[in-house]
Amino acid sequence: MMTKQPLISFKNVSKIYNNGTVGLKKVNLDIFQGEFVVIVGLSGAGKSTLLRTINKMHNITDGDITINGESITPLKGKKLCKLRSCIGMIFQNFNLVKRSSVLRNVLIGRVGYYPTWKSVLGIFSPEDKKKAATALQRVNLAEKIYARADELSGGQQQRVAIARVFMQNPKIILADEPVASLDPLTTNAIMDDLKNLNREFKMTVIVNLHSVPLALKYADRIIGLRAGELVYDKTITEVSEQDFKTIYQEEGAIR
Ligand SMILES: Nc1ncnc2c1ncn2[C@@H]1O[C@H](COP(=O)(O)OP(=O)(O)OP(=O)(O)O)[C@@H](O)[C@H]1O
Repeated sequence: MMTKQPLISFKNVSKIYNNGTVGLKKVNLDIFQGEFVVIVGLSGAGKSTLLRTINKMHNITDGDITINGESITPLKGKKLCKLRSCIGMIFQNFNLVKRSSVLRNVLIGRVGYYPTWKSVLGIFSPEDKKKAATALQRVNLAEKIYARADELSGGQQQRVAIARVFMQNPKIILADEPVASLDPLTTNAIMDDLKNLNREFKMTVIVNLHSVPLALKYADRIIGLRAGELVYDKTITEVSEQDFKTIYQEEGAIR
């Protein structure tokens, strides 16, 4: 039988920051297309670091990461841009252009599809404007299309960020604590939006979360990090709540 090729593969990946802090320690991990993976772990365990090595916002110091079998480690310039155009990112602080309209923020998702001069001048096609309106409908924000981004609540801003990622049409979505600052109702709306992109369009989603109940509710697979090491990796059907004690044990604590 042929084995499926992973979409993203970490091979013995370590990341040591310039100041000597260990971000990741010999991580081996395969992620497959269409998975909804949640990464959990204590603060400082390396969750953001792991996520950000996938689009090379952070460079690794040892090992290799491949996407579709191809090493991303040497990518630079145009090839790096191409990699980044197929990876969407959702941040805890939303990362919108605050003084721009919601529409313009969503259109930014299309920038990778335009020649640089057009995107610098902000020239977008009528088709893309229509698509942006549809993207905003998906996240229930159609009526805010002309509002300024900084007039929106946190939850609404995160939904704009999701509409922007939808416009980008990426293969992979990295979400770095997307709901950390949101109330429970908004949290579920944002997580549902991510799950819908995963289910409808088979986008591979990797999310860092602090909440175990949320991880249990949304993940297909849960990965746990502790002090830069991968200490847990189970599909949702194998997970038991007892497991989380291992992940959340402080380093050096008595086992
Ligand atoms: N730019 C940096 N320079 C030096 N050390 C860093 C840098 N970024 C992160 N670290 C360190 O690397 C380790 C892993 O950090 P990381 O942000 O990946 O953890 P995390 O699990 O995402 O934490 P949190 O849940 O608090 O966001 C921590 O010890 C952190 O202090």
